[in-house]
Amino acid sequence: MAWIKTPKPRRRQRRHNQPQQAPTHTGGMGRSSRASPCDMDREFAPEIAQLLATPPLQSAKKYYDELIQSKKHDAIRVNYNSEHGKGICASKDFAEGDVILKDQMLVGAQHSLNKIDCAVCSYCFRFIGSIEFQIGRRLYLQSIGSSISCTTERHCHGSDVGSSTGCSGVTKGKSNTLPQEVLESLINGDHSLPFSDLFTLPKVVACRGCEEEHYCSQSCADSDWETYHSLLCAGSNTEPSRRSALHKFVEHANDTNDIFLVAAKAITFTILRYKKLKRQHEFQNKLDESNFSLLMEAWKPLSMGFKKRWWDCVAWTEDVDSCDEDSFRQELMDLAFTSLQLLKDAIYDAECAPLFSLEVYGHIVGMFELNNLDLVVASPVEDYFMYIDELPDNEKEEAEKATMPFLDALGDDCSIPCEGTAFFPLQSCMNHSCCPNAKAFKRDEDNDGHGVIIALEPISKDDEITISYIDEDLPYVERQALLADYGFTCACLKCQEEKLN
Ligand SMILES: C[S@@+](CC[C@H](N)C(=O)[O-])C[C@H]1O[C@@H](n2cnc3c(N)ncnc32)[C@H](O)[C@@H]1O
Repeated sequence: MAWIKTPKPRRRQRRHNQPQQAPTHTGGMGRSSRASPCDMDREFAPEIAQLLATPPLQSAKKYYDELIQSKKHDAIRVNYNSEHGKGICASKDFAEGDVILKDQMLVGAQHSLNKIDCAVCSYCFRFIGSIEFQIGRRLYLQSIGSSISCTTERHCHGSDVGSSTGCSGVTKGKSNTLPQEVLESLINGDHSLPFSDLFTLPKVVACRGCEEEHYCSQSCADSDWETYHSLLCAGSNTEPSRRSALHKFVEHANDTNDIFLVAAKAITFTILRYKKLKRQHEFQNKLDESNFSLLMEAWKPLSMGFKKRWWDCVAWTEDVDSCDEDSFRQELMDLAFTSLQLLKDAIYDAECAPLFSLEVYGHIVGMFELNNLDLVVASPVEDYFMYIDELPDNEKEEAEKATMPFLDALGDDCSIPCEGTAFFPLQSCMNHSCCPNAKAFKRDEDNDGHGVIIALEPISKDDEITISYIDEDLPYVERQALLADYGFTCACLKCQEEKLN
């Protein structure tokens, strides 16, 4: 296969659930009359109500002011109004193309299937290893791929309930004729490709416990361990019954909806923060604070996100397994309950019991549905092959002798980016407009999992910064149908004009 020269694709981060859906119908939104199968929902009802209550304005203001200050995002501020809730405003003028925000995710994960295609740091999502490692690993996994492809296909069936599973970037188990030894020597660093030294990637740092997670540095490995992974690691140091429970939880998520892996991270994030706060309080001899008030404090970053129950807010498409809307929503609730029970078997912590209620779990997944942005990191393998393609003729001919067999074997897969989904604390405060003045967009230099917001036009100080949650080029009626999933009717200038016509 010849390498076709194409302009580098623009890497737009989409709203998490934006284009994977047909136009939607939202008749049942927000009215959950389903009885919960979860005993914890009843046992901890008052605590759950406190965890899920909208935080008081003063507390939200303080949280966002501190966040903006600590991350040095002083070009923006969080605003509040009775109509749209929180929103983001400019604290200075922006020119078209300016970066408004590089937001560090609170929780996020690479899609399970995408892990076959792209080896990235499990904490910051930078590509790791080397160009040779990325190519060799992917082709190796493809060559042993029939078992993988059986699993991958299962994920992409239309019968999957929920919209949160990403199906793009899927290795198709395509066979290649490259000898295993060649692929192994690429992976092991024994075989170098021309000019790959111009595309160096961070060395792979292994997780201290398991073989599943890898990092770009010891500092990312430590941060992941302290923030989420120490409770989710199924390595040999983990107690066998917990390890087996973790495997079951992950398998269920991979077979149904990998958004549960992100929900598990939200829970471990809170538990680990709670334990840290408790240690600090004990160290300072502040023993008057109750465990629950420490849990509330640990939960605060997640408490700020706009939430509804997953089975109430997820988009309903009439083609879902030909069931009716009520049974579809019941199916989502049952699915979340099964996932939660598996997670509980693995990491239950009695001091944080309300976090293991279905009500909280459902709201966490629902928060992702309403707020998450696609996690996208462009592949350096694509950049590498483009570089080779653009070499002067004599150098290109020589280089292609070494690279072409791999490019032929990879085909279009060489441009698959790292893909996943993430909740970003500040970007998630941005309201929608069908004529937005900003967009989530990854530039060439944005090679990690931050959410990047760019100005689409000049923005003046104090203007609200808006992004589009949907494809704003769709006709008015389709736009409003999609936005109904977010529980509002858009009244932006474009909608007002088109409504009149
Ligand atoms: C990602 S959050 C945006 C931040 C949100 N305003 C808050 O208070 O947290 C999405 C939710 O904000 C509200 N929203 C966003 N854009 C809106 C708009 N143009 N008009 C009305 N409500 C909007 C809707 O409730 C929507 O589900």
